[in-house]
Amino acid sequence: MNCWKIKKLQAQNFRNLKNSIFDFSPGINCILGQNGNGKTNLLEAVFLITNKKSFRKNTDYAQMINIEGESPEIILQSVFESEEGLLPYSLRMSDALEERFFNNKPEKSKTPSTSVFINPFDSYNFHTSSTFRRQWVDSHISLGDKEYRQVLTRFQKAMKFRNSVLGFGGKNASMQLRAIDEQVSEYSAFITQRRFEFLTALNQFITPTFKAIFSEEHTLQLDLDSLFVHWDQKRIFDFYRHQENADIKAEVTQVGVHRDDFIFSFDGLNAFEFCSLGQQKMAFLSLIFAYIELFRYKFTSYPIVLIDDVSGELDSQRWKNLIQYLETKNFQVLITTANEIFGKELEKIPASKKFYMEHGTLKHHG
Ligand SMILES: Nc1ncnc2c1ncn2[C@@H]1O[C@H](COP(=O)(O)OP(=O)(O)OP(=O)(O)O)[C@@H](O)[C@H]1O
Repeated sequence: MNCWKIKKLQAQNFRNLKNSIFDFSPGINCILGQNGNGKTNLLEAVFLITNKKSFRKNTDYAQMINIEGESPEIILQSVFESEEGLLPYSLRMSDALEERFFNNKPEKSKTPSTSVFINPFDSYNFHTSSTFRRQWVDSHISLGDKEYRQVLTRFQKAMKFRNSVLGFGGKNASMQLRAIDEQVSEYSAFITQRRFEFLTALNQFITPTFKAIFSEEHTLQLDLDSLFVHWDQKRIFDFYRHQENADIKAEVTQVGVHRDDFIFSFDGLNAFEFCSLGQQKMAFLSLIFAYIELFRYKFTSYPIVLIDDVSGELDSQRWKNLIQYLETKNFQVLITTANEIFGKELEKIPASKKFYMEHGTLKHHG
């Protein structure tokens, strides 16, 4: 896989971004400016062209189109660059249509690159919510594994149907459940196996990444907490048959991959219970950068790394550690901050490009 980096971007009618042309560096790009000036919107535009969706939850065209804009469509025009040369890539979105073009030719599925978004609140959500952890793991496996994404979608549909049968009951419920459980058990075995393999691979990178960023020796591990680890389809099917009466009584499927959890441990202790907020953030950042290393290992290419104001909870030494780590890496980073002190640290990075934003416009760059 070739490593395509974003070179230029112009957004029209996208949130509050006002047609400025951003000419990015292939290394570190610092997006600076006060609150509410469009820094996160810029990251969202890059994420949208590379990942085909927003990183914001429950967001679609209606939220993204500029509320004051006169034209009823969003246009994101970009140029990507790799050793192969330049590649113009654009996206047009309206209420009814979404079109993508490579070199002015329509393209349905491919994007030139993938990006990973790091949000300031994700660390807290990851440590406190099992639903968030499950979604995080599922979305990060799915980024590089289309089959996983498809099976997960089929599983979710089957589980929804199973729960509606449980809720509705009736005399045919048992027969219907038997048929659904053929599917549910097949998908569950697949999902569990892929999650287990993903975590085994990821765990090789988390502890070394923590050390590489923060120069401290700690052991970090993310483990799958699931009943079905190493179970085959038949065993899962038998389990659901055995579970049937209890599920009918509860009117819901009580056990399954939809309720699996992931335990993040720090020196063998639960990171949420044991670590300070700063350490939780350090652990979470290490997890993400470990994922980025795993991605490179699997696809011989780095994703574009979008980091939205992560400065909170980290002390100045930890910021410096993070900045130094980014400097040693060969990936493209877009990092934002409204924090003036952190901004000053970012401005010191010699090989980085700085973009100063005001009211959705690029005021100047350096
Ligand atoms: N559809 C839209 N049309 C016009 N403006 C929008 C739209 N959606 C959001 N905005 C505006 O975008 C601004 C927020 O931009 P953004 O989140 O990128 O700010 P930011 O620079 O990252 O701020 P912070 O430093 O506080 O995170 C808000 O002022 C909001 O009103």
